[in-house]
Amino acid sequence: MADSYKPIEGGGSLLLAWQIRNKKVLIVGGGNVAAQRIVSVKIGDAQVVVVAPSDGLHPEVRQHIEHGEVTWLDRRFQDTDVDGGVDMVLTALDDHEESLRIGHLCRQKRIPVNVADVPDMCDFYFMSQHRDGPLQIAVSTNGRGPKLANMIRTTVTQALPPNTGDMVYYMGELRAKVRQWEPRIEESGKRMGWVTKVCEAWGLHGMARWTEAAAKDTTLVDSLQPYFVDNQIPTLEMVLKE
Ligand SMILES: C[C@@]1(CC(=O)O)C2=NC(=C\c3[nH]c(c(CCC(=O)O)c3CC(=O)O)Cc3[nH]c(c(CC(=O)O)c3CCC(=O)O)/C=C3\N/C(=C\2)[C@@H](CCC(=O)O)[C@]3(C)CC(=O)O)/[C@H]1CCC(=O)O
Ligand SMILES: NC(=O)c1ccc[n+]([C@@H]2O[C@H](COP(=O)([O-])OP(=O)(O)OC[C@H]3O[C@@H](n4cnc5c(N)ncnc54)[C@H](O)[C@@H]3O)[C@@H](O)[C@H]2O)c1
Repeated sequence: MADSYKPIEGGGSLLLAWQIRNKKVLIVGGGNVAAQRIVSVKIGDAQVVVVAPSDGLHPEVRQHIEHGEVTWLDRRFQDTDVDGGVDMVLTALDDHEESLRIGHLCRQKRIPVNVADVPDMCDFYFMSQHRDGPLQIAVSTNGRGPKLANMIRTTVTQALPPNTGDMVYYMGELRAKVRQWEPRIEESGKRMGWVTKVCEAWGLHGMARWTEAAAKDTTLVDSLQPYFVDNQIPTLEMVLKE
């Protein structure tokens, strides 16, 4: 009998939105790349320790230290820095041998590590990112072309309506209301079916118009309740009262 499902092709990466809140992240180095890494992990509300001597500290890294956004150890890396429950290590050093050594140490201790510029030593890669409120778009070329990842990401994001981040925000509001309107776990199918059909009926550009209106009229989300209760999909015109 022929196989029913397509064989899985390997060679890719596992793509996830890692929930890193309050996790301990150690960043080794305090230069330009460290400055970018700090932004990436602090957006996820991680607890960050930076170990780097004061000479060679990038002004942006210095500012994060001064604002108390990261803890700073003013010295070179010591092996014990990865002890005490560190969840992730990011190296951003201008010393290749030391980067490799730290990478191996983390592997030995089974701590996920990214070694800047040494893909073979990375347990995970960073991706080209676009953020707009709760919307997060990331592009990976699996290490084959970081600049190309940047260009693909720019092209993708330019194709979106300008208020897509707000749209995601209001979709979250609507989904929270829907769970209030029908809290029963066993009605999850009704909730999911209705939300999906509304999205499909209005399309991305319709959702953008609804978002614009919802930002001005705080009753708009609640006005969808009767349609949900009756399991009806209103047209955008009905909802916007045009
Ligand atoms: C996404 C982004 C995040 C970030 O790191 O901030 C990122 N690189 C970015 C930019 C960038 N990096 C480099 C250039 C110069 C042009 C070019 O080479 O294309 C540019 C372009 C620029 O600066 O505009 C040089 C470079 N990068 C790596 C090597 C080592 C090697 O390839 O061996 C070399 C030296 C190569 C050499 O010596 O020739 C390796 C990695 N870089 C990755 C991520 C991972 C794979 C991601 C993927 O491909 O999907 C990986 C594997 C590991 C990692 O670092 O996690 C960020 C996008 C910024 C944005 O979106 O604006
Ligand atoms: N993946 C990427 O996207 C990407 C992009 C640019 C550069 N890089 C690579 O990342 C690395 C870092 O680049 P950068 O521009 O941030 O360099 P940088 O020279 O600005 O910073 C290096 C930092 O490491 C610190 N340092 C050196 N030895 C140390 C040690 N033993 N312990 C603690 N800190 C130490 C220095 O004091 C300095 O703060 C380089 O290898 C560079 O080629 C990667």
